[in-house]
Amino acid sequence: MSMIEIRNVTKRYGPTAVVDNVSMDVEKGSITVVVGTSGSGKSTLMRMINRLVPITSGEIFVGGQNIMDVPVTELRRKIGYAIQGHGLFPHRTVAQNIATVPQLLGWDTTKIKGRVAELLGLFNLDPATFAEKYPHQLSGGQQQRVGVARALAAEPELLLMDEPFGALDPVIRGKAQDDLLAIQKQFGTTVVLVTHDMDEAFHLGNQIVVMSAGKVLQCSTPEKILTEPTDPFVQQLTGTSDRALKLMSLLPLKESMEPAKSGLTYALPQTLSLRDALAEMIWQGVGEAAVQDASNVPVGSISMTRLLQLGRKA
Ligand SMILES: Nc1ncnc2c1ncn2[C@@H]1O[C@H](COP(=O)(O)OP(=O)(O)OP(=O)(O)O)[C@@H](O)[C@H]1O
Repeated sequence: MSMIEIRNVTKRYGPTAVVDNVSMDVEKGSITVVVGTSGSGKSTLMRMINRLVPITSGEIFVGGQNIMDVPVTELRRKIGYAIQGHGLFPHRTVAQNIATVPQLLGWDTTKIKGRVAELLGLFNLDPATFAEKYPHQLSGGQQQRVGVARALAAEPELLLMDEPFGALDPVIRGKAQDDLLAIQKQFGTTVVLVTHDMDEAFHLGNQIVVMSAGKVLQCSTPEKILTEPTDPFVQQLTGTSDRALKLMSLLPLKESMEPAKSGLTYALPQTLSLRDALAEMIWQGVGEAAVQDASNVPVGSISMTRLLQLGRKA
């Protein structure tokens, strides 16, 4: 089922179409990542969904409703929005920042308190330490997490994120991405995220949208973007040097393993991606390994030969 339907949407500034006749769907409960060069129209496309930018022509439906039929304040309260630089209110505490939309929606104090504590917990920010702090007393990474927590506070079904992790260093960024994945899974939130970082796109996206000069060049699964790029620009953007490894990072070992065998001395957990399995086997110097479930019971096996086949262009 589609959470968002974008139909022939165009945004013009003067004579220039910065978003040019774009149509696409976003499945409920999925993560769609929008990538493309600077100025290609990514942010504009996303901001039309919550009406921060008015559409010139075309239609957008959220949850089956034309966004023009919903009062703008109601629409924005239903849609979480997180941006680079987090946009926290400097004179409000962390708890007050997170509580912004629930308060506007008139939630009672106990429910708001509970939700703030729950979100701080989910983002590994101890409420006793952080709830009463002001944004300037937090690190950049902590502020970023509060920004995402605030966007999630009213349990929006849809979360729009514009370069939400852009300002973070690589380690904190990886952590923030994993937090987002865990939370998205737990709440089944639909996410649309704009990024410049292709690794982030492949790590997070169920669907990747590649934009150039206002047009969508390709909108498909990460696997298809890698193996069946429909445009030379898409191929260039995904990078050709490590595409075998990128593809393998998308494929779960569990789904590609061979039957279990006896006599294998080395074992890998079935939760690994093929890329991580390959890396482990190279590191350990083994040509074949058992695959185990969480209770260390062998459920399959994987060989170097099989890995080489799986990473090959179809
Ligand atoms: N208010 C505006 N008036 C005129 N032109 C605008 C306005 N807002 C954006 N643009 C232009 O529209 C184009 C698309 O901008 P947009 O911010 O959507 O690109 P983007 O792909 O998100 O870029 P970036 O990755 O650099 O953030 C750009 O050329 C930008 O200069």
